[in-house]
Amino acid sequence: MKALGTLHLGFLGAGAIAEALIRGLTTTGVARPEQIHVTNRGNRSRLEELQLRYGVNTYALASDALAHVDVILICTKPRDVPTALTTIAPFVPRDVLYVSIAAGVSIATIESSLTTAKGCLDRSRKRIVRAMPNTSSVVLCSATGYALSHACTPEDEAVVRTLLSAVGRAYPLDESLLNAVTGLSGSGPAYVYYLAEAMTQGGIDVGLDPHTATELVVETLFGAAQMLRERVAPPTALRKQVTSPNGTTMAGLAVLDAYSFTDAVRAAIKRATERSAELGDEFTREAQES
Ligand SMILES: NC(=O)C1=CN([C@@H]2O[C@H](COP(=O)(O)OP(=O)(O)OC[C@H]3O[C@@H](n4cnc5c(N)ncnc54)[C@H](OP(=O)(O)O)[C@@H]3O)[C@@H](O)[C@H]2O)C=CC1
Ligand SMILES: O=C(O)[C@@H]1CCC=N1
Repeated sequence: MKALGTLHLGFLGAGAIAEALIRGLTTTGVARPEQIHVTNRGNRSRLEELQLRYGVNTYALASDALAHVDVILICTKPRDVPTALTTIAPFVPRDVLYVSIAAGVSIATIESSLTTAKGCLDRSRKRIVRAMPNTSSVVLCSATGYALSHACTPEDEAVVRTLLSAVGRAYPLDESLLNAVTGLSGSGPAYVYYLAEAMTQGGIDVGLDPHTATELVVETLFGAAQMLRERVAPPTALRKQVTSPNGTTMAGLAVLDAYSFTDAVRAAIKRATERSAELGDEFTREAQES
């Protein structure tokens, strides 16, 4: 895998997704621990944990962590983004590249938080990437969409692709599609886990013990995902291969249809996409008011 060279990375936020990225970067060798600098709002024991686990540099003060980095990864909750950026704007290096993974927060909101912050004299256009990974980053299998601001260079694109590819597969997209990515693949693992929960319960209902039901469900999902990933055939063809005329699968799918399974899944993705846009609007308003 391609390495990030000599670039230094600053993590603003040290939660679950930040850790997944740090693990991916260090285990794949894309970045060395000494190139990674991590800070958070105040949870010192969490920083010690990350330092012990991955050997990365950790700092109580954002100004110590971020004053000399080349890339800042914004890994706070969406609602904390404007405050976090306003705090760091006065001291971050002028030519830094920002990569935000906060759901719903637009490139315009990030730019405005950085350029209108009190004490910040640098009003130049910022190089900003908005990305949406998912929690499968933990096992280096994220499906990540990302978009670059107009000020980004081809070198920035290469850096970001390398960085995000350390935790899975990354797809460049127009920013207008990032809420859709959030609703589909950002939230997507939860839909699959919900299905796994329901299938396990279904197995228990028909007499299997919980352990056996769990094993069968996990291996079934893994095998089906592997078939899809290897493009053995499109999903519809694969489904038809399982479905014998008048057999068990046909009987099961008819029940899913009776409960409007497809409509429910499509409506869930639509609503999650709308919610991502709503989050963005809320934080844009907050950033403008602060
Ligand atoms: N969960 C998911 O599936 C996905 C989440 N995301 C996005 O990832 C982001 C992070 O989520 P997650 O890792 O679950 O969040 P966590 O709550 O686990 O972590 C948030 C981190 O932000 C830190 N923080 C808050 N405010 C500041 C501040 N002002 N300055 C510095 N650090 C600050 C917190 O520090 P402290 O602990 O000290 O308060 C904490 O380390 C969110 O924006 C989310 O939308 C993206 C893709 C998928
Ligand atoms: O639920 C959320 O808001 C985050 C964003 C994508 C996945 N989890």
